[in-house]
Amino acid sequence: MTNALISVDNLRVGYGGRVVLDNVSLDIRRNEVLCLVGHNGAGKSTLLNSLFGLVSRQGGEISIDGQRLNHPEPKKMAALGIGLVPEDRGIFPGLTVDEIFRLAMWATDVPQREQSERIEWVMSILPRIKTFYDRRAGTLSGGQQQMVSIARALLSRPRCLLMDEPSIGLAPKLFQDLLQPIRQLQQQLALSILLVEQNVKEAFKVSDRVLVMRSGAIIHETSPDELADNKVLMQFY
Ligand SMILES: Nc1ncnc2c1ncn2[C@@H]1O[C@H](COP(=O)(O)OP(=O)(O)OP(=O)(O)O)[C@@H](O)[C@H]1O
Repeated sequence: MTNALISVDNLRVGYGGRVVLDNVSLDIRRNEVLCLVGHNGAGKSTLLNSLFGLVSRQGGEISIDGQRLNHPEPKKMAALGIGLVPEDRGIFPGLTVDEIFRLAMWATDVPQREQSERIEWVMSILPRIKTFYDRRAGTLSGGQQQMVSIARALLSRPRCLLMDEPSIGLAPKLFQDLLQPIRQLQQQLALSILLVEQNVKEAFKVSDRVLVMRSGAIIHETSPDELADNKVLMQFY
């Protein structure tokens, strides 16, 4: 059996007439952190969003557990075990953490009787959320909001998290403090994570493999060690 949880073959995605991803192929393996790096506008967010069914593809295949998906769309992807932590965190500032969690479970058809148990499970993984659980998201710090966004993705009990630039808006120290628990969580739950990150130095510390994207194509696959030298990394940008 292949170790790929998600396989992408010759994916083609565009906006209007403009092609943004052209013939992109990759595997996200079970139980790994796969870091995706590349210049601004390379197409990283577009790839994550198309994997979650938010952007439709013009060609190519996406498979999970070797099964081709005909029409990936967010509810189906959540049911298949894929969670998205979007770039803007995607949380409504006027809602409390509890309301954000309930809304997410309603949107992904988690039965009412299971909801409290799922929230308790997520709180056992990210216990700091208890200290601001009844607050409106707009009053939380960037780090707290990021934690809520990750927790919300976990509510669907994913096997794979797609994380889009979790460092955005966070002080470097705060981002470092967030990454280690993410790595622990990944190992504890044997999750796969596709991590898009500009703060490569920190991201590489928690990654198993790296893909470099340039202008809508994957141009290199390597280990984080190879790209630890900034001069080597810059060759690919
Ligand atoms: N909704 C959209 N409509 C039209 N064009 C878009 C849309 N979203 C992204 N693009 C364009 O697609 C290209 C790839 O953008 P994308 O956000 O996927 O890149 P990225 O690698 O994630 O960049 P960044 O690191 O800046 O987030 C860019 O040229 C961008 O302007």
